[in-house]
Amino acid sequence: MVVLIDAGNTFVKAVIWDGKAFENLIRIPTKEAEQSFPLKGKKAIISSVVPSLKRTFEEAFESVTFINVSIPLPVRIDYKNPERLGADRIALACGVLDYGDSGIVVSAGTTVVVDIVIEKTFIGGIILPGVKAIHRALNLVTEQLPEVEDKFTDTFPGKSTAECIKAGTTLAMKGAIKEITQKYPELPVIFTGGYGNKLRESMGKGIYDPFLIFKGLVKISEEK
Ligand SMILES: Nc1ncnc2c1ncn2[C@@H]1O[C@H](COP(=O)(O)OP(=O)(O)O)[C@@H](O)[C@H]1O
Ligand SMILES: CC(C)(COP(=O)(O)O)[C@@H](O)C(=O)NCCC(=O)O
Repeated sequence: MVVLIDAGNTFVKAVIWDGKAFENLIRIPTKEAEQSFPLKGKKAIISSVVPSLKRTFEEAFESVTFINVSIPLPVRIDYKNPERLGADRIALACGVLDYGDSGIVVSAGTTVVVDIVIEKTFIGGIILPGVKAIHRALNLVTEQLPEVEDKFTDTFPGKSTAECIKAGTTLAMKGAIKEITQKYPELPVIFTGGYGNKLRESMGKGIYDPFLIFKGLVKISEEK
């Protein structure tokens, strides 16, 4: 039995992998995980983009594997500074292999990452601010824009300040995703992350897979 962990900038997600299925998904705010991490055990495989949590994980488990480009991976990484590539992006690219040798990942959480995997090679992608980051930034750089609620909505045209901000955020994301997916019409597009499902629904096509990153962690563990 292995604990698989996805430590993102907003939430730490964890599941237990018994070799067949993912069980007991838990979600803890990243800020709280450092104070008290509820899981303990023998072995954990961890994708973390939060280096400050390293010790927390090392204390909670007897053996920990942190995903990075120096361990054997089932995908090749074509990135200028591979060691700087987020562990989540590595694991998600490996998760794509569940759908074939190629695919597009849309991970919608703190940030929106759209990454491309072609014939088992991660070839790069984009990083956009997520909903909350856009809303907060607009509030910070203006005098009149309020910080609107952290919700992904699909209302157009906006008829109030809040609606205009939300519509702008949504359309910016959808436009970027459309632009990229149009370049690779033959590839499956897999949505994941906090509002991956909402974004997929709004796009009207693609697959939603909340376990994509955990599937990637399993694939990496099989590679060793
Ligand atoms: N319906 C939603 N609309 C907008 N944001 C959402 C929604 N559901 C979740 N989120 C946001 O998704 C983010 C968390 O997603 P997650 O994939 O766990 O992020 P990370 O992996 O970066 O920690 C948070 O900012 C949360 O508020
Ligand atoms: C892009 C990210 C911030 C995404 O983090 P998330 O939104 O999933 O919390 C993370 O993958 C990261 O810190 N990457 C390092 C830089 C890079 O991938 O090039």
